[in-house]
Amino acid sequence: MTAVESIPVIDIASWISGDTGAERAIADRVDAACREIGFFLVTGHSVSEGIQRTLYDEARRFFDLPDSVKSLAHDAGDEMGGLVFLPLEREALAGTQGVIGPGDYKESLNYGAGLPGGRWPAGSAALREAFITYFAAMETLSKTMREIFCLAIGLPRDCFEEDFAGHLSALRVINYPEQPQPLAEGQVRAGAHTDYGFLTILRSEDTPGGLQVQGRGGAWIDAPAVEGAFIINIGDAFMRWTNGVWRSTPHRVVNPPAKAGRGSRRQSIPFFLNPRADTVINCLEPFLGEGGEALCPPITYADYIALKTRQANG
Ligand SMILES: O=C(O)CCC(=O)C(=O)O
Ligand SMILES: [Fe+2]
Repeated sequence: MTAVESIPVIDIASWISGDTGAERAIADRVDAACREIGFFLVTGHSVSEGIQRTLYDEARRFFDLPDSVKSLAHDAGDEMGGLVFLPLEREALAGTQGVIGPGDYKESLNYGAGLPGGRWPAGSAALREAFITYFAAMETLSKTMREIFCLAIGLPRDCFEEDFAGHLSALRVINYPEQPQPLAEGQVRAGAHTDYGFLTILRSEDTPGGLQVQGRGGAWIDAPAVEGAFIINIGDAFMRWTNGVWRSTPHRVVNPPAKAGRGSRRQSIPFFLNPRADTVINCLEPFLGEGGEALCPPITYADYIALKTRQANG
């Protein structure tokens, strides 16, 4: 069988409107995408453009502040639902795959209702409001996606719900600025990596230097830019839950061409859906192999993240 080296676009409007006749077809398409490439686009998701635009604009206003002001925002903290600002080159995603190099050429703002962060800076009330509203929209969409997954897998519609009460999801706005020339040797917008958690829902932006996904054959495929669509991908924790059958696929954000100059700035918004800390990730019954075997032993999400962090830091 030849690998399918494309990322499908799946319209979920009829699922959301309660058209039960269309459910099976949607679930089957999601199942195929998760097995083959671990990525798909969703349209018809009902998340208003206004909610997306507001967070995009408020975050952009922050990123446009002078570095001296931005650096007053905290990069850590213990306030629940606080803000975390990671400056340019702080993170190197390829490091999670053991590849050591310069930091990614990006900066980010991070928020999670159940995650610690720093105090919101003075004058950031509108930014905070925008984060909270977008986060709530992602909670609604991810519940729909979980229900679709359950039908796709052949499990009761609510089988994941308890695992996500008190979830540890994170919402991030990333700014990839126009780039100085030359960049540091080996420096990219975001190095190749897989996502750790359950699922990522990404609002992308179609500018030069965008998201690429690694197909089974190893080739890098440009993620399609479809107006109004979210890009969804399976994370490592979900792959483990499915005994490796649904794939957590490497992806990266490449540099724009040197000549791209103005207009190559890119701002993306990933939402990382994670279960609650004490959720046990145990191979789901329909994915047990012929001999009824799970590839990995059960592990709580908290222990799993600790393990991943240890692996990433060598
Ligand atoms: O900005 C993007 O398009 C993707 C970012 C990403 O993969 C990540 O932050 O995990
Ligand atoms: Fe990612």
